[in-house]
Amino acid sequence: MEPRDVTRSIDLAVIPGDGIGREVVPEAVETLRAALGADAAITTTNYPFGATHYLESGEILSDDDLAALAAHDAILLGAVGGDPRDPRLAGGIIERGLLLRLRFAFDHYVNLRPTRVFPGVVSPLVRPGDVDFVVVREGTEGPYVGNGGAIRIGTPAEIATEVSLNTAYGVERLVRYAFEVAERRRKRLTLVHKTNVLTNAGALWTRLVRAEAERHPDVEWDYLHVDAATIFLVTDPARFDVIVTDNLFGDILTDLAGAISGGIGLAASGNINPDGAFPSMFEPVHGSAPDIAGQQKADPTAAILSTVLLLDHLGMPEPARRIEAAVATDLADRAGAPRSTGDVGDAIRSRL
Ligand SMILES: NC(=O)C1=CN([C@@H]2O[C@H](COP(=O)(O)OP(=O)(O)OC[C@H]3O[C@@H](n4cnc5c(N)ncnc54)[C@H](O)[C@@H]3O)[C@@H](O)[C@H]2O)C=CC1
Ligand SMILES: CC(C)CC(=O)C(=O)O
Ligand SMILES: [Mg+2]
Repeated sequence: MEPRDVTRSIDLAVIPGDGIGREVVPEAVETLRAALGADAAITTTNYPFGATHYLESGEILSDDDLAALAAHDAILLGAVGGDPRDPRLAGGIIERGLLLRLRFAFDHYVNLRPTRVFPGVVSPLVRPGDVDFVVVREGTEGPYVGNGGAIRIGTPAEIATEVSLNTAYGVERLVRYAFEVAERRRKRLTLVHKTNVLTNAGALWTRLVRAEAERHPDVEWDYLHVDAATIFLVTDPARFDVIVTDNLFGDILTDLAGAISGGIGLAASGNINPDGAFPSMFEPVHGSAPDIAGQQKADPTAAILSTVLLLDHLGMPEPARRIEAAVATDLADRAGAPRSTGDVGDAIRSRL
């Protein structure tokens, strides 16, 4: 079968998910459609997956669902997960059974999370400087693989383990990707880990970074323990260009990155399958935010910026730049009363 020409038409799977995912995703889809205009067609197929759907139907994500999703060019996801206090959702049944299942099944081994402070955006940092870095987070391994267990559950003698998986295959391909990103940027790469304590995984990551660095003599690299990295993200974020790190550290650091760049509502991400064997999936960094869900308080900018990553991934830079420029202009003018989710979406689209 001939590959589809995604420069003229996009077949997009849309998973709004739960909570504010259902509010921000329609804004992102509408913005994507407006930015493409007459240049390219887009068809969207909505999938209901998420905690709400699970509570209504008992279904999370079947093999048939996976096969249906695999046929699309890309996936746009809002956020999934319900009230963490709901016992029916205990054990991260949705996060594991849906979100991580998608990332693992579609081999999204690169979790790409760019961070920059757009002009005019108020950062909580005293000296934000030139914040413009990208976190290249491993997406299919680490402590997220479900490798662990518990014994004597509910007794004072309970023991629970969560074993982080790090394979040479998985780390090597991620590190290679990160160096390639650094080559296209300011040629500085920081490995973030905890090699002084997590010595087995740390040795593997360090060895593979060092080996890859030899193939990129023009990329300068350094290393930070993750705890120290949190200091520098707040005190000197301009020192970062590309951060390469594991699944858990990358998850935590990118919420912090969102906060320092003006808010988690601005932080976009892509779960990338670089080989193109499976559709990549784009989503805001944030979750379903039950505390503000249903109130039109969520900032849709992160979801809208996730469509920029989506378009770039599909090789459509012109509409990507149009959305990025519209967001930048809107962010520069954001002073005044807080706006609703829909108003922010409208304002960004009016600037396209
Ligand atoms: N990719 C995904 O689907 C993710 C799902 N989750 C799930 O989401 C649920 C809530 O998780 P939390 O830890 O509370 O993280 P969260 O990111 O949903 O919320 C953290 C804080 O940020 C605020 N916030 C988040 N997005 C915002 C936006 N666009 N505009 C304005 N404020 C925003 C929320 O109101 C909240 O105060 C949980 O079930 C969690 O498992 C969490 C992270 C990622
Ligand atoms: C909900 C988790 C599984 C994922 C997460 O927080 C993230 O990818 O940022
Ligand atoms: Mg997270």
